Amino acid sequence: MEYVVEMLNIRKEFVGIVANDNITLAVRPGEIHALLGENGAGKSTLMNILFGLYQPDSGSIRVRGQEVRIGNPSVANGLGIGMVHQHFQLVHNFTVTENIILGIEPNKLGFVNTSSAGKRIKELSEHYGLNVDPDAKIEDISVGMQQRVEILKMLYRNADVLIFDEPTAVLTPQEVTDLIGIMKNLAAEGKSIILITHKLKEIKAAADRCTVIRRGRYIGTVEVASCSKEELAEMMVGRQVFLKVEKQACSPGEALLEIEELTVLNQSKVPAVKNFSLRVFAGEIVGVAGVDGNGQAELVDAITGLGKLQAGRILLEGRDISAFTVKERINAGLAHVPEDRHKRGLVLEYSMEDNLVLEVYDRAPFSKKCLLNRSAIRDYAENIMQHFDVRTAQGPGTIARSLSGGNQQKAIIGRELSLNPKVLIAVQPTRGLDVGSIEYIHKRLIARRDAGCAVLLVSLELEEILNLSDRIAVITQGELIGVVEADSANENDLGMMMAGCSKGG
Ligand SMILES: Nc1ncnc2c1ncn2[C@@H]1O[C@H](COP(=O)(O)OP(=O)(O)OP(=O)(O)O)[C@@H](O)[C@H]1O
Repeated sequence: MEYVVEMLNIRKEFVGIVANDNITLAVRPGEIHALLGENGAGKSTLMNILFGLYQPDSGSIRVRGQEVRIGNPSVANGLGIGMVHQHFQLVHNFTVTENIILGIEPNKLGFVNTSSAGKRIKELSEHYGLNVDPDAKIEDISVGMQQRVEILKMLYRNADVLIFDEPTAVLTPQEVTDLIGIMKNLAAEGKSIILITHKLKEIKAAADRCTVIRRGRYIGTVEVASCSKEELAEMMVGRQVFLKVEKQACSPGEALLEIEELTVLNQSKVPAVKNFSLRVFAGEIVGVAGVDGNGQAELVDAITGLGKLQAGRILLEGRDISAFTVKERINAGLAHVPEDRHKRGLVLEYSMEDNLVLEVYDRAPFSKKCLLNRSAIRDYAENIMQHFDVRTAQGPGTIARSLSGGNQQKAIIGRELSLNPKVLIAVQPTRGLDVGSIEYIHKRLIARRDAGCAVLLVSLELEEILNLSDRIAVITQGELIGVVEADSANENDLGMMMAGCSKGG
């Protein structure tokens, strides 16, 4: 059998947009097959078709040579196809075993044998090097472990085609390395993996072959070993892409953001940020590097007004904004690209135009005498969407929820930069974006810096921190460990500092 899955000439149209236009994908047994495409290229749609969540308008699917109709995910499971979604589907107060057997038919007596299930889960976990404790509760294990539970769920159901939808977006660098090892183990055992990722480095490290799609169309399938990252990027975007954006040395002006001896408590009333002081000057980008969960979220919440500070002050252009509301901070010149675009970035049920004026709808020309000026709002939204290449089916009237993740992100960045802020807090600004969009967003952030904005960049991607920042502040367990000049920093030194070994001043 040459191919375990063949998706042939698949077409899927949504109102106003052809998401998949005659796409072909053929996956071999035992291979890691990357699926690469720009934001909105149609990757998730194609995988949702394979997993039975959508029906194609035309085209056919063969599994192990047999033509099949995958009407829903249980049909997909029955055919040995499993999927790890970007957002895990686990019950947090259940154990690993309970989660894995959830939804499995009980025996004739109405029982599911949890102890034999636990034994099998342990065996599978050991066999594939997953290291998962079947009795642990989901709420007590790390995100990386939770992902392994999702993998085990598929293995327990005997899946031999495993779809991973951007699996590394939520992982730390070490967890990424571990996951690639796990995927290789699975492939060596004959499992086939379809890997959706924007990260070319990961494709180079993990995949055997790569299928590229662009704007819903099939571009080609290549052997990864014989293709450079630059060639993959060019195939994907259709033009040459610079994986690292050039920037001039910065010339900092006055301090626009001053964080003075800040202490912030987390939800359990424990200090998450401790006596943290940092100044960001006009015309510079300061990156905050740290392992996830070391106080970055609480720091950002305190600056943006989404959370309370316990002690200390925050100054914007010399004004104490510590007691300002979120709205007052925005009016004072603060913009924020939030980490969670669904929870805090967009109102998903609103149209794009309403989302793009969320912070300014009460200003002229968008409202007059309490009435909204719809045409001004639409023009403003159209302009942002055009400048930031936000692709939608129906223009500014499109509901935010229906945009692909990357397009939602570009819209948020466009909205925040269009405020012409004095201080920009950008948290994971390119998460989930393709390389072409990353290049574009990085250029825009640098341009904003050059125009005199003070940018605080919080990112888990060290490569992004190193590429964009002028100075880098390292945070560990809520404390500022040190600040280094980006020119003299490297991933290793930053990693050491993030682990708590002090350097810099
Ligand atoms: N349920 C839907 N209704 C309407 N349009 C949709 C729907 N799902 C996807 N689309 C549109 O189809 C196109 C392809 O989207 P898809 O999510 O498949 O892209 P993607 O390649 O996975 O993107 P990303 O990398 O940004 O996640 C996009 O323009 C998207 O807005």
